Amino acid sequence: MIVFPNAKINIGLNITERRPDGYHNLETIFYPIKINDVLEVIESDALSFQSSGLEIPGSEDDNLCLRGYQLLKRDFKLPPVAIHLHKNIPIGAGLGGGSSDAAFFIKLMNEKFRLGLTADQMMDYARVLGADCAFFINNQPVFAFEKGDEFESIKLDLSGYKIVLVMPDAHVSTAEAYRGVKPTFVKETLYDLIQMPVAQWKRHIRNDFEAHIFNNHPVIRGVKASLYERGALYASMSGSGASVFGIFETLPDLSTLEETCRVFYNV
Ligand SMILES: C[C@@](CO)(OP(=O)(O)O)[C@H](O)COP(=O)(O)OP(=O)(O)OC[C@H]1O[C@@H](n2ccc(N)nc2=O)[C@H](O)[C@@H]1O
Ligand SMILES: Nc1ncnc2c1ncn2[C@@H]1O[C@H](COP(=O)(O)OP(=O)(O)O)[C@@H](O)[C@H]1O
Repeated sequence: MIVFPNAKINIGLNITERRPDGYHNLETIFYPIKINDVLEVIESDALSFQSSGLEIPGSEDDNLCLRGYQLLKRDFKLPPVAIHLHKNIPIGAGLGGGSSDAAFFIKLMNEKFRLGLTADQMMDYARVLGADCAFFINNQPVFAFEKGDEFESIKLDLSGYKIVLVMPDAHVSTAEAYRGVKPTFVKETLYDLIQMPVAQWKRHIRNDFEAHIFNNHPVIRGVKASLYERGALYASMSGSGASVFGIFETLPDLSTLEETCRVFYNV
């Protein structure tokens, strides 16, 4: 069975407090986008994992697909499987690519081996693997809160706009991003702000990671400025970075950015 795990962007991200467990409470909007990996699972004699495409840092045993397998195996009698992941979603990008692979792996295993899990039950498994992993089970625009793993559905349809995603030559780890952030009180919740017209978002919606990540990686600040120069209605770093997205009325010419960055049009 083959599935195509997709990336997400964060529209707005407010870090509201540090929790006793070391994590942070936040609020953000998760919006799915059309940049995809390819994940294939076949029944096999032995459990195996291989990948192609972008190189994934870290050991193969830590790959979130394998961790998903081990997690399900605690509760279900699963046969060995051969997993192939073709990695295309930029890594260390704030696009949740690894989390998406894990969530799509859980959905695939549920269907392939008729595990009978409901969406809520799959989300509970996904939460164990990463704070934003559960989002990819339903994969619909949501307002996310607490650790970013509790969701409220929202009506948000950006299909009438052109969304462009730019990945500069910089990588930011999620842990690095949280280490430098100072939680702040939110006066107006994103749940309400997101209902404003897109052209007004620039004045009201922010990503709390940007300030210190831009200081550590000025190239990311430059990409965001370029998107506004080329007419973006709204531009922001996604999640903990390093990717930056722009929402446009018409598709911009980003050929100069293409010299130094990976550029994805119409995502
Ligand atoms: C920042 C966000 C925003 O959408 O995503 P990315 O931009 O990385 O995709 C998420 O909060 C990332 O979620 P995820 O990548 O699943 O994080 P996890 O693996 O659970 O945690 C990695 C590390 O980030 C920190 N962390 C994560 C989530 C959270 N609410 N508070 C935290 O402080 C912790 O130090 C944790 O050890
Ligand atoms: N399937 C996977 N795809 C990408 N990264 C993975 C995967 N499994 C584990 N990882 C680990 O997760 C880290 C970042 O994952 P990713 O979700 O791409 O981050 P971000 O959401 O910050 O872009 C990588 O450095 C890698 O070590």
